[in-house]
Amino acid sequence: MSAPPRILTIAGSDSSGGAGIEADIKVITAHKCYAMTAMTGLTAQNTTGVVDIHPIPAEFLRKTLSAVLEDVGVDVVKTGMLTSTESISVIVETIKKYDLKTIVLDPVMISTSGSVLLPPEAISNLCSNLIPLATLLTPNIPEAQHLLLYYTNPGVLPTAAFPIDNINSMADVVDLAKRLQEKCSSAVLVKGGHLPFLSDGSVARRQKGKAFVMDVLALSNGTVKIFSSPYIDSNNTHGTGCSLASAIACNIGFSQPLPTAVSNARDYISGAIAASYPLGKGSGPINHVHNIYRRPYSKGRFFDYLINHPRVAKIWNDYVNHDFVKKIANGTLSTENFVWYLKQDYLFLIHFVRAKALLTYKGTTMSKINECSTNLSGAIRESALHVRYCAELIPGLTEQDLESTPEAPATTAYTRYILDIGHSGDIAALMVSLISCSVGYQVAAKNREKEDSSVRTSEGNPFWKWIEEYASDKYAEETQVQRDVLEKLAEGFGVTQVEELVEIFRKVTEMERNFFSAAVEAKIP
Ligand SMILES: Cc1ncc(COP(=O)(O)O)c(N)n1
Repeated sequence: MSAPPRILTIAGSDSSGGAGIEADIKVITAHKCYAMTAMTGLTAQNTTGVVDIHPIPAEFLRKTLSAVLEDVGVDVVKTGMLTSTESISVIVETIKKYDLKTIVLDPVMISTSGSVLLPPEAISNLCSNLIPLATLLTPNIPEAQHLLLYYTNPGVLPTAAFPIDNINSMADVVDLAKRLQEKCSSAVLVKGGHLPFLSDGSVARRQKGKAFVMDVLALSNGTVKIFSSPYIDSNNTHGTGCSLASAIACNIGFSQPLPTAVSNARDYISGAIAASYPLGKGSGPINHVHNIYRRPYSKGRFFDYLINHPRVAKIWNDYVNHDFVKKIANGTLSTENFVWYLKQDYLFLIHFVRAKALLTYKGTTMSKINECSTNLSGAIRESALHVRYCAELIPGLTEQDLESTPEAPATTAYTRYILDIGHSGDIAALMVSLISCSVGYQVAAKNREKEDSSVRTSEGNPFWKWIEEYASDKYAEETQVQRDVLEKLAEGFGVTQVEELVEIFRKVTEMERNFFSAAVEAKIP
């Protein structure tokens, strides 16, 4: 088993377990990453407030950081409560010494319960030396305003949480994020949890009818992404900021692009608030581990869960936007390579259809057999199309010629894997091993139809028919049947089973991508 992403949280301990280091370890573990800690301070704290803070001496923090970095190493750093200006200096020196590149910085200043967690005199060190090293800064609206004030007016030290009365619209939040981003150079995510909006887009403040929460991500290339989600009315929001930053750090550790990492982390947090339970007399904790004992997707969203999974998303994206398909769509693929692909895909389809026949066999009710056989006939129709195609491109080529083509290693590996799953796994495993191909082709063709529609058959692109076939309504109907059957099955999956299915889906998607790569790279004598 290979090591998961290594996440180091540099933060304070929260004795009540909802925020700080305790929350971070739970979130990181629930994301299946490896959690390490460097404590900046201990808090005597519960859901009603912080009783006292016991700072850890900065020199001890230095030793903790070196101990971890000299041995285990770190993929992503997340910082939370930093306690003192000396701690910040130690962190800055450590980041430079060990050349740490990926840092999610949650600028914790004041707890939800109103306690000062970073002394005002440390803000200058934070802004001048640590924030410029961060990949992403995740302030809430008051923190963003504090920081912006420092950058525009370094002499003024804020002493209390800002009233956020001066934010009157979504445009004001976007403006705040953009202005802070310009000052501090790292990407900035301004979190709008403190200021939900009504459905007409006006600020809700204390009124009832809070409809949605908006977060704004301002990237260092000047673009802005807005995320919005339904407002969840809950008292259990203690530690939400710490947990969001940790979840983003994990998602980055899985190589997700920043906007995807943020979007997935927001979904995780919404789920954690929704699944929280009453604890303590004040603002209770979110449910940090909701995703490990509940099915991590809602009804009808299993396929979406698969393609957005941290271990899958990049591979899926490479596959459905592969150069091979782009070259088919713009007509720049050589005929030789297209024929190479058609021949190999024909061989692939033989085994693919065999696997679908096995799927039909595994259907133990008449209606399942019927559904499975519908897509069996679809796959047979698809292979007939390959024969016609090949004959058009190489006059005289017969089905026997196709069948006697030697199998390329990418074809053998892929078909062998699917048949193995078919023989050893259950109906769900086999369906998952087949669906990346079916739906992936549809998404890939649709993507190109949208973007590259200028070069069509009529303009001399002999491959455009391939795009048309897989972007057609008929093909969409067939894939929809498969998706519906899978979604129905997914309502009964166990949590461990889901993990196994993700791994199967990841593997077949990788093989599909490699198959396309082999088709582009094939050197035909
Ligand atoms: C150790 C520690 N770190 C961070 C927070 C902020 O979390 P919140 O704003 O939810 O109180 C906290 N209360 N305690």
